[in-house]
Amino acid sequence: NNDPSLQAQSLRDQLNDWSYRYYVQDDPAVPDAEYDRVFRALKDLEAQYPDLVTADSPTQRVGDVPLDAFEQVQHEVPMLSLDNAFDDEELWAFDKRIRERLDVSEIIDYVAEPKLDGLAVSLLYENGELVRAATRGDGQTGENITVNARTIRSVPLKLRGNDVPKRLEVRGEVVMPHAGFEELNARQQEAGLKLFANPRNAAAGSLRQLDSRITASRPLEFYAYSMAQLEGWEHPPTHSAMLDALRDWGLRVNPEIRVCHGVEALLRFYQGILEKREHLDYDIDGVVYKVNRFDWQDDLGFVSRAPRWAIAHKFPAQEELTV
Ligand SMILES: Cc1ccc2cc(C(N)=O)cc(O)c2n1
Repeated sequence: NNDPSLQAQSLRDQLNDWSYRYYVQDDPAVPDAEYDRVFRALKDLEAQYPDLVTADSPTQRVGDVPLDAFEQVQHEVPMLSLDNAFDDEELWAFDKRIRERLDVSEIIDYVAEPKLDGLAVSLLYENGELVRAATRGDGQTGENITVNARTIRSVPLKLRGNDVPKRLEVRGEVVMPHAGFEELNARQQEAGLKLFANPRNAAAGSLRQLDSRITASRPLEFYAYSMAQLEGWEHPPTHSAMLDALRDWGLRVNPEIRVCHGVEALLRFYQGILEKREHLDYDIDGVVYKVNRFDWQDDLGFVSRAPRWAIAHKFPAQEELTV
């Protein structure tokens, strides 16, 4: 077809589908060179016909004019911190408290996940389009980092599929993988610039750049771990069903996440992730367990700033990396 508008749409869909395969399914469909070739073809077509550019085009990820400052964002649903458990006994107590409070005798299903050591971020999608990204800040007020979040390839600019919520707020962690962190510090060293102490600091520094071209040059990845606001879609009954919905919409969810039936399964998961820890591409500082059923999460509620229905089970502190 020689209709440039249809050509542009088809190139965008192709690139967005390849990104989904690469980031969400961890199963690349084509070599990077092929992706880059089609990306350049779209770029050329948009240069020839500027009014064909759409907000969700993969070419629109890198902002240009640096911001003077970050706007503040009020989180309609507070971004919570997590209570900690440091040993098995505290984990048994956590489960016991839950079963007593719920007044159930059955074994509780939890969702268990690695606790990524990055920066918590909120992504707001309206009619499937990414309209705002914000840092956690103090949990109530964060910074508007939308232009910077758009530069992260694993953050979809548009939700996948035609049947998406009217409004969806996704929460997740932005991390910098070890390999990217080492390369960044090597470049910083070369340029006589300051080195980052660890990947979490490097991710925070990269996300809070006023110039999004710098953010675009940094190896950042996003992993979704929960949803806060949801409108125009039937709320999933469990946390695991919610994570499946996020994957379907094109959000990257950590592949290590499992549903665990009772405390023994949680402890096996904890041991498994601890053994995997040094082979993972990114830093983690423990695992997170959440009651799977949302009706039980609602019954359990929160204590001050942390949910009663979730806990972080921390690893022993790693010997500090000496840079
Ligand atoms: C509610 C909550 C708060 C902080 C979290 C932090 C992480 C994390 N750092 O991976 C994962 C989660 O599921 C979290 N969930």
